Amino acid sequence: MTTFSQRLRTANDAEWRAAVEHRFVDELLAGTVDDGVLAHYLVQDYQFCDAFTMLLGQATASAPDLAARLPLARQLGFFAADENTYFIDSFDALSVSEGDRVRPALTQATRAFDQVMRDAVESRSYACVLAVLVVAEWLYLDWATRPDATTPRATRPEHVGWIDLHRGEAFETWVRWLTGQLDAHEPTDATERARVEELFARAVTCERAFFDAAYTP
Ligand SMILES: Cc1ncc(CN)c(N)n1
Repeated sequence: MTTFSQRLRTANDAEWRAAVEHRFVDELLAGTVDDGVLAHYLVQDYQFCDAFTMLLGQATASAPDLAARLPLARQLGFFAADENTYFIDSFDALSVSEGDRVRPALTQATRAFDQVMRDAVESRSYACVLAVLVVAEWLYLDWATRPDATTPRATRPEHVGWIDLHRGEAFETWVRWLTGQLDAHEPTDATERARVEELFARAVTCERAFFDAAYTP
């Protein structure tokens, strides 16, 4: 039987594929992404991390019980530690200025994604928060496990580090758990269901736009 999360993904297949097969991913895996493009992308993504941290915190708060709260809290801790270290190391390697690390000018794509996450947080709905989390994590797992990612030509830590953060057993288990949560909390109420579908679709569009924006100065 097709699960709720699979149906949501299929309903957004064109945009999802456009993100997974994006030029940015091609170049990252090949190790040929321009330093300026990668720096611009990472500077914006560090700002994305702010609302994403809120989203994980809201998921922890909106989860129905301790059994669901614990994996979310663990991921929040990992995100605040290992992923943050990757950003700092990469900013150093790419000579990103202090201003761009702390308060860069935001692209339209970053602002739009930020709004989607804040809308999900404000809903306080577990299913709505999960919808955005599922897109942000599952779509990244998808590109990081593309067939050409098995033996990526990339060797620099800034490239390999970003790929490795989004693949491997722990990340796959996390994404499987997230999609399972969304399936288990598929809304029965039509209005709530429509909100979940809308947030999921907006998030997928934002993912593609976020990669596009890496090439826009
Ligand atoms: C834009 C975006 N989307 C998803 C992820 C993976 N959490 C990310 N770091 N940045």
